[in-house]
Amino acid sequence: MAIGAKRVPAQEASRRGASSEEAALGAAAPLLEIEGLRVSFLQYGRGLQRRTVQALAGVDLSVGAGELVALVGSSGSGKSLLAHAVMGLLPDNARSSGSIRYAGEPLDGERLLRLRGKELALVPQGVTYLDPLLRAGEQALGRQRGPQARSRLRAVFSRFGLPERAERLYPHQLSGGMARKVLVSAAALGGARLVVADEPTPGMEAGKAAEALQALRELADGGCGVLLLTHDIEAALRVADRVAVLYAGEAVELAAASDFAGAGERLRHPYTRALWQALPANGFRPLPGVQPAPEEAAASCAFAARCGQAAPECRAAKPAMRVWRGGQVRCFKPD
Ligand SMILES: Nc1ncnc2c1ncn2[C@@H]1O[C@H](COP(=O)(O)OP(=O)(O)OP(=O)(O)O)[C@@H](O)[C@H]1O
Ligand code: NI
Repeated sequence: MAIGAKRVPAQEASRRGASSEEAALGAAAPLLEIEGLRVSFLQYGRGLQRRTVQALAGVDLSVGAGELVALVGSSGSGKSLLAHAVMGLLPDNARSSGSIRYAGEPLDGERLLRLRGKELALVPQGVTYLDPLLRAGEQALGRQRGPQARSRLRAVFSRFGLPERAERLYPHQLSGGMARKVLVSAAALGGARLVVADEPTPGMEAGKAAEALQALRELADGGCGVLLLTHDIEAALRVADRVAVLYAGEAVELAAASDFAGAGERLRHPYTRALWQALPANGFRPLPGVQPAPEEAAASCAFAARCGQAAPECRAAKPAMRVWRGGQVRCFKPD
């Protein structure tokens, strides 16, 4: 646990007066609502054969104001695609379906153009998104100029734990953690209400990663809705209110961060429990096998092949996401 890192989940929910039901299901009027999001790619094989590769096969989640929701998925599971789908930045060969709403209205092309970079901010996965020729201060200010903007910059940098000298540094002089904080500062200074952070925690020292995530927690505490995409469940739990778990392109569980405790008794999906029990602090029990590609599991539960509780029905049909014990789960026989 890094200095300054804090665990908020349950306390945070109760401070806002949420019931335990709301703790896992989210606020009544969310800022961001994603329903049945699917993303596929059209690929050309040998002899001009076209095939569709499914990447996201059904993601439902919501993010309320003042809330940090983590979407946890392994590398290649489609986290960056989800970030780009929300921001309207999918590559040309991608097709998406499902519904994405922001502040109660569909997030269509016209609204995206108006809101992106202002109310809607993406903290991209690669710090290469920083302009190599601009000092960190200019970078975070964007087009804002003048003494008032300067003093806001100073306040935001110090809130996120960036030293004053960082304003004058170029991207190559910043550590990975500092660069992340500059990106988060840019979102805060741009007036973001919803921040999607595509978090590259790999390659970052654990303490530094937690520190950068803390800046996102600060944003949520200031009233922003934050969606954090990460493969690092341990880091996510330090800052998240709720956690959505991605498996083979589908959301399989939506839980309050406080459900991740003990031996995982409060968790609902066998995969979520396996993830929890695979952590070094919880016994280091690895889960044998690999995640299938979404199309391999189009007509069954995607987890059936690795699940100790799988029944014949789990291999014959796909379970839908359903409300279960104050959270949501995609399983025929949830715990
Ligand atoms: N332009 C593209 N064309 C075809 N397939 C793509 C394209 N972009 C991404 N994919 C595929 O979509 C899947 C999801 O990729 P994505 O980058 O969203 O994963 P991720 O969860 O962000 O992984 P990581 O944690 O490594 O960043 C991958 O299998 C990837 O190969
Ligand atoms: Ni990614």
